[in-house]
Amino acid sequence: MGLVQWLKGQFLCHLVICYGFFVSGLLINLLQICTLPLWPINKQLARRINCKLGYSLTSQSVALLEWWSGTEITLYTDPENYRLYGKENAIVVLNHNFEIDFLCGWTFCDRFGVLGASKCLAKKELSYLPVIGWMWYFLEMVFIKRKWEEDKRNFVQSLQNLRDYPENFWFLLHCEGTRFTEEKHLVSMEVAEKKSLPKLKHHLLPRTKGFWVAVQNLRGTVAAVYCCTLNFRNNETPTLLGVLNGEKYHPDLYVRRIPLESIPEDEAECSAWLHKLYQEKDKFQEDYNQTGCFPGPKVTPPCRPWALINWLGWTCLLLYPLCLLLVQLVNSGSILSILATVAFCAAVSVCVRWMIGQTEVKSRDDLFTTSTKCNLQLKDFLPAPKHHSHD
Ligand SMILES: CCCCC/C=C\C/C=C\CCCCCCCC(=O)SCCNC(=O)CCNC(=O)[C@H](O)C(C)(C)COP(=O)(O)OP(=O)(O)OC[C@H]1O[C@@H](n2cnc3c(N)ncnc32)[C@H](O)[C@@H]1OP(=O)(O)O
Ligand SMILES: CCCCCCCCCCCCCCCCCC(=O)OC[C@@H](O)COP(=O)(O)O
Repeated sequence: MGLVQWLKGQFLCHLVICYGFFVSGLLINLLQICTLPLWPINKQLARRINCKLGYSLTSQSVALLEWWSGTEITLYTDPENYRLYGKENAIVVLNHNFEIDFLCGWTFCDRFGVLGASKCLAKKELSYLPVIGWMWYFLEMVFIKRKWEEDKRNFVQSLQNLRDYPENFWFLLHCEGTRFTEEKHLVSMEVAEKKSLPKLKHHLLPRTKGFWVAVQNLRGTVAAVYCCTLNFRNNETPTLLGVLNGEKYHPDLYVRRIPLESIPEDEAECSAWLHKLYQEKDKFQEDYNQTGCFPGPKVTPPCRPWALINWLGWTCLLLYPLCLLLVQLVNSGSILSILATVAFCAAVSVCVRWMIGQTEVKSRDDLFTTSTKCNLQLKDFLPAPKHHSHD
């Protein structure tokens, strides 16, 4: 292991990264609060400023993935459609299997210049996450409690608000509604069986209402649905902690562009359409396991320097006062001040570790013990062994 790789694994480096992320995040949140008086006067300007502020925070984690861990996403897509990415609004439908799927999504957004404005249909609990959740509030992210009767008014209103959004945005929808685990898969395939739907091997059964409501309310605003299928080579199970440790992963992303006009307006037909889409996505995953690639030509969208410049800027800005403070502390010899500083660093690291914990998926072993609740057999759905190894 080289010196640089060794350094990337050191707790002190992680502490500096987390300190930069957390403190810059709090400052960004503060600046976002300062935009509040602007909303009634010039809403579009307030939204644009918040997009830039959002970019300044979110892109730090993109820089971590691209520059710190060296992870490069390979994109499989039609070159004709590629020209449109970033130049139109879109609903993104993405499989929800990996702990860093949101990070790969953000990287993809950054490559096409829509990172600051990108949105997601997210569970309400995420809005309480320090720094990130508070930032999302100002970016008009759509949050749901997953109780339809309570959600529907706010959900529709939040989507309607996006109709005059001043920047191009992608709206991410994980139709499966939760991360893929073996146990959830078994339960979900029981539902598929009851509904006489074909069983999926690599996806949970999609929940259709959210998709239908999003499509109906964003007609005329959004040009297309981007059907995205993400997978990692060599059976990698990427984690955010791995990224922080500088581990390099190999994600492959297959994107198909589907014009919104081609999606049925009627709820039942739209649901059937989405189920069919997931059957196709399942086939792509299966083929990927067999052949090691998705259909279509490969493209690597050019990496932009802004995420790195922003990250280095924040790091320098925040490390300078920290170093001054540490020197002063040592010189002062005050035990109380030193203890207070250590306590602050510990609090930052615990808080960020807790946030990282929110991205983690329950381990397979835990789930094997509970899967006996289901009538279906686990082996019926387990992915076929992968025969191919890649770069
Ligand atoms: C690569 C490019 C990326 C671009 C990235 C762009 C932007 C990035 C920006 C930010 C990134 C941040 C990332 C944050 C990630 C956040 C992830 C989440 O929080 S996921 C959780 C929240 N999201 C969802 O839940 C969305 C999916 N769910 C829905 O849409 C639902 O429809 C709903 C709106 C929540 C409503 O659900 P509800 O159950 O009330 O209604 P449904 O009609 O959908 O379902 C009822 C129906 O389902 C049947 N059922 C029961 N059990 C199951 C089961 N286990 N699986 C499937 N179906 C089930 C039930 O029988 C009902 O059927 P019926 O109606 O016939 O009786
Ligand atoms: C420089 C950068 C340093 C970065 C270090 C800190 C980064 C902290 C990142 C916080 C990331 C917040 C994004 C969380 C997205 C997690 C996805 C998620 O939580 O999905 C939930 C769904 O599945 C539903 O879950 P269930 O309730 O069904 O189970």
